[in-house]
Amino acid sequence: MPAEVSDPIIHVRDVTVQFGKTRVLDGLDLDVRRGEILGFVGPSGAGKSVLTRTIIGLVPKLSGHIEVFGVDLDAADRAARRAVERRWGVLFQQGALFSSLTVRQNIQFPVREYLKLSQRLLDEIMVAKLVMVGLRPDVADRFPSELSGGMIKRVALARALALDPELVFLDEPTSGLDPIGAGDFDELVRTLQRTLGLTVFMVTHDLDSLYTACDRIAVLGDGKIIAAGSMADMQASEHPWLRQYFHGKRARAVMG
Ligand SMILES: Nc1ncnc2c1ncn2[C@@H]1O[C@H](COP(=O)(O)OP(=O)(O)OP(=O)(O)O)[C@@H](O)[C@H]1O
Repeated sequence: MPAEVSDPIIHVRDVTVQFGKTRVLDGLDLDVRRGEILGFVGPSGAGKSVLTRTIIGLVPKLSGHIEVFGVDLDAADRAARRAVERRWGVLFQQGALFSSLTVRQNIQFPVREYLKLSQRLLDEIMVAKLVMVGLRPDVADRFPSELSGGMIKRVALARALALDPELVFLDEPTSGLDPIGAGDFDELVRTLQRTLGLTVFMVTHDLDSLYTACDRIAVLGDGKIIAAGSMADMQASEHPWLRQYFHGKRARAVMG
């Protein structure tokens, strides 16, 4: 069991998720602390996206208990669920913008789902979010196919921030970006976390991101959290996967 954290934003206990006979998460425990950027790593196919989707209620669990903002979403009624959902934003893997909608429509999509606002106000929110992620308002009427990979990630982040969330889930936000683009994106996430007081749950394979952006790292393996702590804790671990990951060739290039 992880050390108890006072006032965790996300509290996961003994969670098991299974698809058919395949058990992906197996009695997993995890706490995410208020205001931190938690980097979530582990081998490909280990279940990082599955855990993310389980926390936000898109994947049913076989057993276990999850609270977000102190609310058990399984026990909550529809109104209470929606109230919690409004407090988080999600950037899914590959950016996942709606390809048939413009940047404006993509960013306004979650706002329309939860709030009834005039088009003028929706446009003001959209422009504010674009500026927040470092994009010019004149991209508003472009379609995703007319954007670079880095711009798509930024628009997806703007959409995740559209409802002024306290918590954001980022699933491999820098995948597919070149190292400079990825570095810029990490810096943006760090700046937003500091200025907006966000809590960030970030699935990543990117050692640079773990090193520069994350306050804490949790590692998934065999359906459980096999390590959680600082980068120094990860580097000191004797676990074979951690040794390979945090001391491999790529790690030496990043961390010197
Ligand atoms: N809806 C589903 N139905 C059946 N199996 C699924 C489903 N979703 C995920 N899985 C399986 O669960 C396992 C974990 O997948 P997941 O995408 O969470 O891995 P991951 O750790 O995020 O991997 P990667 O780092 O490659 O993105 C995989 O074997 C995947 O095939």
